[in-house]
Amino acid sequence: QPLNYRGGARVEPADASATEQAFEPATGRVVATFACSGEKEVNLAVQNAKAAFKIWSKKSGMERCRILLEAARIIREQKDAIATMETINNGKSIFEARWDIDTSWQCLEYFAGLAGSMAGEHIQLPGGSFGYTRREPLGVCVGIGAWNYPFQIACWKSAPALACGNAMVFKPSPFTPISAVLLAEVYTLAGVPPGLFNVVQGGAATGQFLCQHPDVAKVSFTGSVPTGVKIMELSAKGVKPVTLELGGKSPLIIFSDCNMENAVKGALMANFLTQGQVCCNGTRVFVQKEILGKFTEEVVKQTQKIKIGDPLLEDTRMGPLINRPHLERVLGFVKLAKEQGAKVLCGGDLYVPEDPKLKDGYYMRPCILTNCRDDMTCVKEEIFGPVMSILPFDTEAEVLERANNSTFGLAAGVFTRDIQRAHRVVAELQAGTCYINNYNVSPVELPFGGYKKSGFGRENGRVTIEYYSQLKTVCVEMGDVESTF
Ligand SMILES: NC(=O)C1=CN([C@@H]2O[C@H](COP(=O)(O)OP(=O)(O)OC[C@H]3O[C@@H](n4cnc5c(N)ncnc54)[C@H](O)[C@@H]3O)[C@@H](O)[C@H]2O)C=CC1
Ligand SMILES: NCCCC(=O)O
Repeated sequence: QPLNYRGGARVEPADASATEQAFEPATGRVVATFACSGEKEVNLAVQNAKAAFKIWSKKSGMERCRILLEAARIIREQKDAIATMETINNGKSIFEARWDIDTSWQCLEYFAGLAGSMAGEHIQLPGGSFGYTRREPLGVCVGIGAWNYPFQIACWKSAPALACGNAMVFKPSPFTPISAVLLAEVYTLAGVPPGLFNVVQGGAATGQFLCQHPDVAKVSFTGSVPTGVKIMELSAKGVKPVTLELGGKSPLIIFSDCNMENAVKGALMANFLTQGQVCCNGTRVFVQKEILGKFTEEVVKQTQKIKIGDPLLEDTRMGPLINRPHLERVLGFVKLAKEQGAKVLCGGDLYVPEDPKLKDGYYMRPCILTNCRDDMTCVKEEIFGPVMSILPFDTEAEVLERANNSTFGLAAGVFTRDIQRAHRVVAELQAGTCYINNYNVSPVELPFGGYKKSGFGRENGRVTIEYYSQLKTVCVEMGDVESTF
């Protein structure tokens, strides 16, 4: 079936700049061939969104709330089917894909709740005059997504956008074109006006048409830093606000007084979800020297137990990476780490499952590196794969300085039983999201986003309303005009 969605239905694009294939990472099989939308198709999608915006933006918050709640209910009902599709196209285990779908419908429910309570202020002025503010939608918003959380990213962008009364044109990554269209179908079933949520497929060229379009009011982007820079430049030309959710190289600090079992579990959560392809992963694992031996031994033991293989099987916990070039890039990081003096304690090599149908999949064993130094490439650069670097430290002051010595600032984590130290340390960490005694949980109630080169703007949490709306001030005179002239 066509993978573009416009005006409430799947459509073939009106024009195309190129053709792409999407793969099933588990087997290497082609699962979709599609045309990348050209300028004409992007125009049509934006025009459809503009028309739907006129209807949707006039609805009350409660009317929008009911439709978004219905969409959340449909996603819950279709959870297994959507998760299966996500696993086939992305490679993450079905176990994890179901979590992603849960955080997706929860996001719709959360913003549905906020839609009904969006309001301005009333401000009294001298002489009975007054002012008030209205929180108004922006218009047509564009969402551009990465491939690691295809459905969740589409929900994290569209739910607040729609709750605020906007329309959206969404472009998924060309590696994972499928599940955003399922979301579009859910919104239609729930009762949004046709054209409110559209999907255009394609890569950089399609993304550029969207960012440059004069009728687009805002761009929300999830992806790499270099692409984020380009999107900011393009949007700046039209003075469009942008939200940038970019990459990271986050620190996870493990103090010697931690609960060891939780710290080990936390380090695994911080590094190996979605085959390590998570922007906020805590890949620089700083361990206080007193517990370095015990922690390392335990984390290696648990990592070796991770079941790799067919991501559709219930007991698999690590599937394949997204594609062959990315797998080779990640293995290249491991090779370079060894050349620079790191020691591989486990994994870091290709994995070929026994099942013959999986022999062309993109699997590797999760890797733990030790003997790492802060100046090594594996410690400085985002690998976006299942590679953890262990770095010993002595003191709190020392580890804080080293943890903050990065151009990124997406997330950070601390494991300690000392409550005062935990809060003192997170107050000093230069990161948009900090975890104390856990890692990589994503409650939709909490804002998520970066410091430094990891981007700006937030997704989730109440604050996100401010990134998808604008404030109008109305000044009301109750007396006569006092003119200067
Ligand atoms: N902070 C966050 O929430 C997240 C950040 N990321 C980051 O994303 C990266 C991996 O994702 P990728 O998809 O490889 O990133 P990418 O930057 O290559 O692509 C992201 C999206 O941008 C589109 N795109 C590429 N060039 C464009 C251009 N010139 N104009 C408009 N759109 C363009 C792509 O087609 C894709 O849809 C990693 O660096 C990762 O850390 C990934 C997920 C979440
Ligand atoms: N659920 C985690 C979101 C982070 C990411 O999109 O990489």
